[in-house]
Amino acid sequence: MSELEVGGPVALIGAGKMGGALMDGWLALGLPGSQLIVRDPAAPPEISRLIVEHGISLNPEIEALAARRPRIVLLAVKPQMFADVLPSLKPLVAPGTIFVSIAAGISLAGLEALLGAEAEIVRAMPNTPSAVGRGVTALIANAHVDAAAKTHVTALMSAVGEAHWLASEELMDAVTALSGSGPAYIFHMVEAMAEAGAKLGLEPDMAMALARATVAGAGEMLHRSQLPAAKLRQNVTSPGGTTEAALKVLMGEEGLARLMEAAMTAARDRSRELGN
Ligand SMILES: NC(=O)C1=CN([C@@H]2O[C@H](COP(=O)(O)OP(=O)(O)OC[C@H]3O[C@@H](n4cnc5c(N)ncnc54)[C@H](OP(=O)(O)O)[C@@H]3O)[C@@H](O)[C@H]2O)C=CC1
Ligand SMILES: O=C(O)[C@@H]1CCC=N1
Repeated sequence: MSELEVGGPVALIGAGKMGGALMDGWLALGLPGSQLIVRDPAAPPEISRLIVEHGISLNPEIEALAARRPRIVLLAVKPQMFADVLPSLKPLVAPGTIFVSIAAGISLAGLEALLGAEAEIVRAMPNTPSAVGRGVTALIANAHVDAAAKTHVTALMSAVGEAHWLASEELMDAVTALSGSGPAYIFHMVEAMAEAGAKLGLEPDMAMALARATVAGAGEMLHRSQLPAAKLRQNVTSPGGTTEAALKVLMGEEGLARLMEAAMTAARDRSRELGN
């Protein structure tokens, strides 16, 4: 990834779990550290290491940051902090600077209220696999974001995975429930599989190793194969065999589909609440 593809420096406001995952992914894919600027009063140790290693500018004064004319300012603090943090970033509002908020719940209108109605703003919902170049991000822009700006935001986010522009902002809460939070559901599935394996008599470490490898392998098949998930599932399911016995439980009336719908509805509702 070069400066040209993103159109200028990228300022990251908040280098925690998600901001750090994005930064990790961008650096691994070749964004030069000289093109990144980070503001975070206490970045986690692993991120601080990357900042030093890549010579990234850390916590410049707001005027010095404005003078760098960042092309993209990526807002990655907790949604609950936006009202405190965003007004201090107003000196960065300028034609050609795009604010990309990854906060769950906070609407474009809410962001405009904090940054000013003239600000160029994109809402994005990435996920943590961005750290390994396998993220997926959904995007929606306000009226000030032109085609060139969308191209630059797409370049930045698709550098760490897939990027999809949404037709309507309303969909962002559902996206957050699915792909934003989704990696956690899969990691929990690994925990649940390992725990069940241990209850069936495996050593806990062995159960965890098998569970991790199984989910990682299945994920890689989903990534590489054009086959629908249902077909990949059927390919494991020998008639009258063990998988069929398990799926009778998982796919039963009280099974995973119902549980997933309830879980994702709770996430969608929480995303809505965070915006209020
Ligand atoms: N985690 C995820 O998988 C995803 C998160 N998001 C969104 O990303 C955002 C960040 O979430 P997450 O990374 O999990 O949270 P974290 O708390 O890990 O990251 C936020 C970071 O911002 C720092 N920070 C606090 N105050 C400031 C400030 N004034 N200026 C700059 N940085 C500051 C925090 O420091 P300190 O810890 O010292 O307060 C922390 O390092 C949220 O809005 C969330 O909705 C979106 C998609 C996925
Ligand atoms: O849990 C959260 O609120 C954030 C948003 C999506 C993933 N993590």
